[in-house]
Amino acid sequence: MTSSFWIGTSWKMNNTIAETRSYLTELVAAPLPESMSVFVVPSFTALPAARETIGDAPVHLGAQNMHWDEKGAHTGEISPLMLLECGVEIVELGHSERRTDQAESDADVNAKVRSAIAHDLRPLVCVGDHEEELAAGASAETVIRQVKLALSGIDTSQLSRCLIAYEPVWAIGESGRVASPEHVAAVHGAVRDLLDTHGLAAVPVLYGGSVNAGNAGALAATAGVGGLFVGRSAWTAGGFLEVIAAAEKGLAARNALATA
Ligand SMILES: O=C(COP(=O)(O)O)[C@@H](O)CO
Repeated sequence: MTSSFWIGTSWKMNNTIAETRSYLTELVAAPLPESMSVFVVPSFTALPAARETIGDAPVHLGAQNMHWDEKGAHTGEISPLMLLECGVEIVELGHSERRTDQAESDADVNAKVRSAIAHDLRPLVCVGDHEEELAAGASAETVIRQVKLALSGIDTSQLSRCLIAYEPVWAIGESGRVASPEHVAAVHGAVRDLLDTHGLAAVPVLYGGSVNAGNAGALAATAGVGGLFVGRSAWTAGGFLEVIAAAEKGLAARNALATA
């Protein structure tokens, strides 16, 4: 089932096949909220085990990257056909760790988004500002530029299955600090305006970066936030379920306010 608020976790380079089975066994046994589309993004090697363990449960499966070509001399890369063969639905593209560690460019991300769409995968495009851009008050324009470049040249009629994740680089990881709801509202508002004026109101903008059970409620309650993308706090099933429960409360409060 697909709901409009997305909540997911990338495990980055964590969890073996055995750990993946055990995590997902616990996750699918829990009552997951119908108001949310839950997704997990394990490592490549664990994808078949993840697919098998998820079975018919309402958990979407994603991969952490892919090459745009279907096959070829690209040592160490994974193709869209390989992901489809593993039963993957979502593909995470342009994470800041890949932009930094693998020098992935906006043009690379655009090629991957095009390929993902051509292969009926759901691209999850990650964008984010650096500390200097935050300090210069240029967060929104940086992120808008990345979104425009990632989606450049693609007909909007093909983008309805796309997900965008705003992940400030300064908010990600052990040394990161979560963005304030005010900052998130401002950047998400700017991205929402861009998407909405192009007929992409159905494309959710997720927030990612130091999300945990303590702040997920406030973030989910923030205007313009269409989902949460969680790292460290969701690397155990119990941790993820706590974040989901907190986000569910925040989302309910937001919906109650909207209908009051
Ligand atoms: O990188 C992400 C956030 O990581 P945190 O550990 O939550 O800061 C995001 O892409 C989810 O993996």
